[in-house]
Amino acid sequence: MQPSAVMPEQQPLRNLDWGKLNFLQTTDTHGWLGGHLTEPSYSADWGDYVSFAQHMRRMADEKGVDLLLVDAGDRVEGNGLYDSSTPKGLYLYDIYRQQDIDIICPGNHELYKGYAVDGEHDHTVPNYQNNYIASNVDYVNSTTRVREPLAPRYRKFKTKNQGIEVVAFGFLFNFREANITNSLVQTVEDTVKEEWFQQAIREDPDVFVVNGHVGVEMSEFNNTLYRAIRDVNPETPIVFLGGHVHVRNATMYDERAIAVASGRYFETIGWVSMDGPLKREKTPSPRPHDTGKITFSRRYIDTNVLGFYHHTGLTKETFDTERGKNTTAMITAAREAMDLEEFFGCAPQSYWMTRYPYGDKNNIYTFLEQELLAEIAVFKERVDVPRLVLINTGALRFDIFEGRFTRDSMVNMCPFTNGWVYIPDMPYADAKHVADVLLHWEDWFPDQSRQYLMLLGIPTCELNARRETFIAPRDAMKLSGRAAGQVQLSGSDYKILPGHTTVDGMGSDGDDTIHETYSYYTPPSVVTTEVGIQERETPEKVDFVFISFMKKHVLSVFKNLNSTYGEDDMKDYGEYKLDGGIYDWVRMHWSQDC
Ligand SMILES: O=c1ccn([C@@H]2O[C@H](COP(=O)(O)O)[C@@H](O)[C@H]2O)c(=O)[nH]1
Repeated sequence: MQPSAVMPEQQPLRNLDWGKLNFLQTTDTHGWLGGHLTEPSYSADWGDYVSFAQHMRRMADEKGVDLLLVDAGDRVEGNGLYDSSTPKGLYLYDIYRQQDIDIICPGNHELYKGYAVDGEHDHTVPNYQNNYIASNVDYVNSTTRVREPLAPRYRKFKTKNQGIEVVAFGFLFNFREANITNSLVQTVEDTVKEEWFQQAIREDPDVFVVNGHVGVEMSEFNNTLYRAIRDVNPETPIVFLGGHVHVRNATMYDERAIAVASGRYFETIGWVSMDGPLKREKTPSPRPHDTGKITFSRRYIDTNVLGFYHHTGLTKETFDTERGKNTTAMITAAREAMDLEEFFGCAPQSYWMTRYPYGDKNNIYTFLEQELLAEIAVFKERVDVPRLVLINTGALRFDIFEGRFTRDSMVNMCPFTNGWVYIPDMPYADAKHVADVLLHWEDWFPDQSRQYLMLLGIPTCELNARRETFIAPRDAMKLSGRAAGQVQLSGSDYKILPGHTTVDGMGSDGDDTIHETYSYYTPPSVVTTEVGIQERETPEKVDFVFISFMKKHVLSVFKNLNSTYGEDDMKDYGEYKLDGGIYDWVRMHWSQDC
């Protein structure tokens, strides 16, 4: 743990079921390798995970079974440990590589910026050599424009103890709208037609492992890849290890195919185990599968040291390994070098992405709309022109906690450096119309709505994945005026604290830690604010200002509405960047100490 991280509290835990083949999975860590310093349930760091994995590998050896470590991408963007260095990732790649990972692939965040693609190509791919798999992502050399696979397309290997033959892939969902030009993503549909893939699915392994930056309910996994593999291999067990959607989720595609994804931001380490007749005899050829039952199990391990001690049977005194401790020290040194605890201001209250409804004063998007937007989208030359400002809610990616707001909190909340663009002197009614279409896309274009939003990524995908409101019993009690607090299990020292309470396609027993649930409210896809516009006297023309990330979405609305507006009408709205604007706002409004 990092020196300033809070200690976890003892909470009731479910055990891990071991099988012949077991996996520890991370995904969407987004740079959070220092852990969640102020959240006890997730306060372990990457060094603790290194120690944990070393012990788990030893335990696997002692049991004579196998353990594979897998990561499904989006390792960058979203935490100071990556974003606050120049160049970005200066410390992250070395810290990351301290963990031995057997199967690793890229996510979309590795492909938004040219330097991030180069970071993969120059650091992560060589750090993991043949374990890095890029089944449908190419690297394009910026100077020569030569295109080559970012890494090998697939990997065939035998596990250490059981000798199970594995064919492993590493896919990225069909992310083609926003990747930068030194990367190239081929659709999964086109990739499965390629000769190398057709050969790979005929390698006749004991198990297929499809690692992918793909949600377990996305068609790239549950339709295209599942069908392609299953059609040729009716009996072979398949393990899909996904990500991208930032939620804990698991489902069985059939009795011999499981799909699991393990959340976001290093809050979760996924555990998947499979047991039964996995390994087949060497002869005859073709080797028939023992069609005996394969059992699967999944757990979502909260990233804290008390859980790690429990699952390894160790204690504070016996848990840390040399390598784990060194990794923790590397993180501490990097955090200090980047001054991630630098005080920017004092947040007077917490602001939540989903725990309070949009419109409530505790909701971060209400805060964005009512407090921030008018002051962070400013262009001195046009300051007197009334403006309608629009931003996608995906721009804010983490809650703000009451109290010290540091360099770290800033990047956690918003790592994006996008600027603002505008269409000058646009008819007010037209600007309102575009905003309305982006907000209610589903009503305007019902045929293409959900998929469209998902593909273009207006909100983050976790906000798109879960649409229904859920009011937690504790909040319901508060609403009805009754008192509520932490639940004490009778006769034990355990408290039930708020945290992840997952219901997935396999039931409600996936979380290793038994938590009290949070309320959940889906935010809108965009928020807008009007500056210099009176409700009773609306101007004929306004500046329509929006975050540059939304350019393609706005263009798409124009196209759908057969509007004559196009890219040539969009101009830079000053030089303010999103992150810099928020920084200045915090300095100005939250300057008091705490
Ligand atoms: O410049 C950017 C890049 C991304 N976003 C938002 O982030 C999500 C993608 O992040 P995931 O972690 O893959 O969900 C994208 O959909 C946008 O909402 C952004 O706002 N600006």
